[in-house]
Amino acid sequence: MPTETAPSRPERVVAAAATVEVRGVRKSFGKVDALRGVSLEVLPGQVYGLLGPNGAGKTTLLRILLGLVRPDAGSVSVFGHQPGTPEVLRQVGALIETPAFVPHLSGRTNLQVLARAKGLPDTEVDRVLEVVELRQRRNDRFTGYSLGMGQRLGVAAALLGRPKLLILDEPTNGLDPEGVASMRSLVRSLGADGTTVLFSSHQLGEVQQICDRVVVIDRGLVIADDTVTAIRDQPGSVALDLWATPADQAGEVLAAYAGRTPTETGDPGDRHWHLDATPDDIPGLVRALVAAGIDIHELRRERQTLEGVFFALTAHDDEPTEES
Ligand SMILES: Nc1ncnc2c1ncn2[C@@H]1O[C@H](COP(=O)(O)OP(=O)(O)OP(=O)(O)O)[C@@H](O)[C@H]1O
Repeated sequence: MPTETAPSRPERVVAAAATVEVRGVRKSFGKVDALRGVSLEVLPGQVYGLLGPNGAGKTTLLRILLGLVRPDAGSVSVFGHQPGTPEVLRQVGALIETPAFVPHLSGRTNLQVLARAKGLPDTEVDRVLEVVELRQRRNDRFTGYSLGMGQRLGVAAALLGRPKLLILDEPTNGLDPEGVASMRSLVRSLGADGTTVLFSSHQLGEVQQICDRVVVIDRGLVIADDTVTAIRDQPGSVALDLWATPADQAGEVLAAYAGRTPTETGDPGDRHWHLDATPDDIPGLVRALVAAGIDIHELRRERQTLEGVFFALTAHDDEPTEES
């Protein structure tokens, strides 16, 4: 997986300005190694997606960043300080798992209780209710809120005091498509306003649409850390189908160029070649075919979704089969 930094973000700037810096973090719970040496950096203003299958270690990492869990090894800094210290907590808002609110109180009153505990005025409550688009329903009892509204109220609570860093653990979990879309536009607008957002998700389509950068974590290890585009464009991320004549010779050119044998596919009357490649392979492949005097009748490319790449990255050979 390429880990190159985008040209607009030179490495030395990354190192100097990271909002969150995690280096070699390990954490075990008894015999379970939840994190096995995780390193990552979150830059100011980025919307950063933390992806991984169940049990990958995402929540553990977020809890460590909030100072709720202590790592066994490695170092963590948030705004240049130890997690959980007052300097950090002042600048961080978080929604970890299902938010706890008093059911018979209104959304607004629930937030007022939290705001007053932080010494914040009621105007701040009204501001965050506006941000999460709950102003119209602010006086309804929490018990009457939908799951999506409850999650948005949780984000509103996390936004009290204008934190510079927002940490959200699976904010779209359990939401219907409308709730997911609403949470997506909320996270996107927060990112556009300059808030740094780190959120974990199983909703890969959502991550694809709103994140600047994605970390894929699996079995306690980071297996990819890059922009969404770079992760999607890794080897094998586009499927090519080529109709060309003479077909045998076209297959030989493809094999020579790609360094692996393409798959012959289709009915006898519709014979063509299939090859997994990267988008950057395509111009060179076409040039090689033309230089060899091959007639190209059709070349189709299908780009993998982030979801497809994610499953390819996190597939395990030792996973139990249905028979086992
Ligand atoms: N307090 C704990 N005690 C014991 N084991 C724990 C504890 N917290 C996490 N684990 C274990 O550590 C591993 C990582 O869990 P974690 O909750 O961080 O994963 P996750 O990626 O957030 O998963 P999910 O998407 O299912 O929430 C799992 O095997 C989990 O059972």
